[in-house]
Amino acid sequence: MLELLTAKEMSVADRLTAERGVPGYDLMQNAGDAVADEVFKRYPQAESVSVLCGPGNNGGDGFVAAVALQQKGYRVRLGLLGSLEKLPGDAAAHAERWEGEVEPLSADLLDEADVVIDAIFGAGLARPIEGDIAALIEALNDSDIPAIAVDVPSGIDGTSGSVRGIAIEAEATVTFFRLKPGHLLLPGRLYCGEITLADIGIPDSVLQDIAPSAFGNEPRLWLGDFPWPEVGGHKYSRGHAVVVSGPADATGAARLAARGALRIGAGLVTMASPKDALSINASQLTAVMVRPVDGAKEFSELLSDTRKNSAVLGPGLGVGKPACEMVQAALESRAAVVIDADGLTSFADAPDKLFDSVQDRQAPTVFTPHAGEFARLFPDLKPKTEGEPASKLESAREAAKRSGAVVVFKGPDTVVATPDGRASINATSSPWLATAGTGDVLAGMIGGLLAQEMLDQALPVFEAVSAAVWLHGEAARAFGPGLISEDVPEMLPEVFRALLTL
Ligand SMILES: NC(=O)C1=CN([C@@H]2O[C@H](COP(=O)(O)OP(=O)(O)OC[C@H]3O[C@@H](n4cnc5c(N)ncnc54)[C@H](O)[C@@H]3O)[C@@H](O)[C@H]2O)[C@@H](O)CC1
Ligand SMILES: [K+]
Repeated sequence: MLELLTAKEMSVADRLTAERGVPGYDLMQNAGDAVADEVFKRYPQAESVSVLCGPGNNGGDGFVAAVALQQKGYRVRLGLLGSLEKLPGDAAAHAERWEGEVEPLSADLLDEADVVIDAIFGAGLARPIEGDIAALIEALNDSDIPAIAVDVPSGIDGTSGSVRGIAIEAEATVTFFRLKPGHLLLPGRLYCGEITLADIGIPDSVLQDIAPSAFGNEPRLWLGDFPWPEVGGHKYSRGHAVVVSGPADATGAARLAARGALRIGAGLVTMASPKDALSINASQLTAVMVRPVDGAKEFSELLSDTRKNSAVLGPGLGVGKPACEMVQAALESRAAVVIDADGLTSFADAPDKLFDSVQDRQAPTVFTPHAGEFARLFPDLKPKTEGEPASKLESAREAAKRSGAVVVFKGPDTVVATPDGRASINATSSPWLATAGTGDVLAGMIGGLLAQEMLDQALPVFEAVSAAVWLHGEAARAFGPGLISEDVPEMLPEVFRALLTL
């Protein structure tokens, strides 16, 4: 259930299902019935339902729901955009079974409606919504009437999650077979309300042909291979992460990262600290070891001990040439490397130089940019908000391909993308994560998990990075209000305990 399907992949699923002998007419019946069930489940006391139907198959699902709800005893009104004659085949066939009046699609349908079904546009949304339909959607959003969206809220691009013109703010969305990226990406996710996934008769076997490459980031994606400590293990069998500290006036970020690395299970964590910051770091750290390291040459020497199999740098590092040299030193080592914050920004003027060094590597490299850092490294890939929908998912994939790194494009909908096109979208998050230092903790957590992964490649890099992202979001969610970055690593034991019971 983790696969996410684009509109194109969904239409392939449709075709493959037809080839296996299940007619589209039946799929539409099941889809519309699932929508009617959702209305019945949520609003058993409602009396009148208005169904807003568009000119395509999304509207066809609306006709099915209208028939089903009328049979359940609701007073149902139905409005159609366009004419009955122009409906596509399956939708036209189902429309024939609707015996009530077909009204024009207008705000009139909102009068006295207790519930509205949004079957205007689904996967076939092809351009921004304008004119009368935009006005209708605005009136619906301004009203208190709950809307149940069919497949996606009309106006949301299911593949990119962007709003095309205007979109319906749904109370709930019923989608079919698999989620679409736009259900998890922002702003789409915010319009969907609660999402129900309905089985409409598409067999799972179609996925073998489609080979989807985007996934919802859930424990099932990586839990089976998670590197739980073993009874016979010892600290050296759990990897050794190195975190680079900034100068004396900027050491906190690296300590947050080090704490994240330790709590996610790295056997050893060493802080590579400039000598002028050594005593500050030493006085604040206990389980994390501190080693004096000034400049790229000394850093290379430290990493020449290949037991130190993961390096995290960027938090508090400072922007400039010395930071670039430190990053280059890490990339020349055999360790897994996580580059965050200043480590990325330092290459804003010469991103290709960074990418060239990454492309040559055998060990994993991970970039963890937030939107600002992403735009500095990949200015042409910044997701657009107007016009053609560019998606954060596609931007992250393109960035991974160009750079050769696993790209963690952070935000409330963090995307992890690999150069070969695999990607996950994370929906566990918390608004409280928007606070100083949480990104540093994430970089450390990724480094800490990669240190373990490097020893026992059970958990491949894509899964390991996705796991760290999920654990980070879940730790914040579990802590809840008042979270500060220091709390994130400290919540990991509780999150792990819950995972162990799954
Ligand atoms: N693919 C599948 O396996 C299934 C699909 N079903 C439904 O079919 C839907 C997709 O149907 P369609 O491909 O017919 O697409 P839609 O019904 O989403 O919309 C296509 C129609 O809307 C028009 N349109 C698009 N954007 C517009 C805009 N901004 N302003 C005005 N008109 C616009 C198009 O010209 C076309 O007539 C899904 O979302 C789902 O609800 C279900 O019936 C079940 C099975
Ligand atoms: K819809």
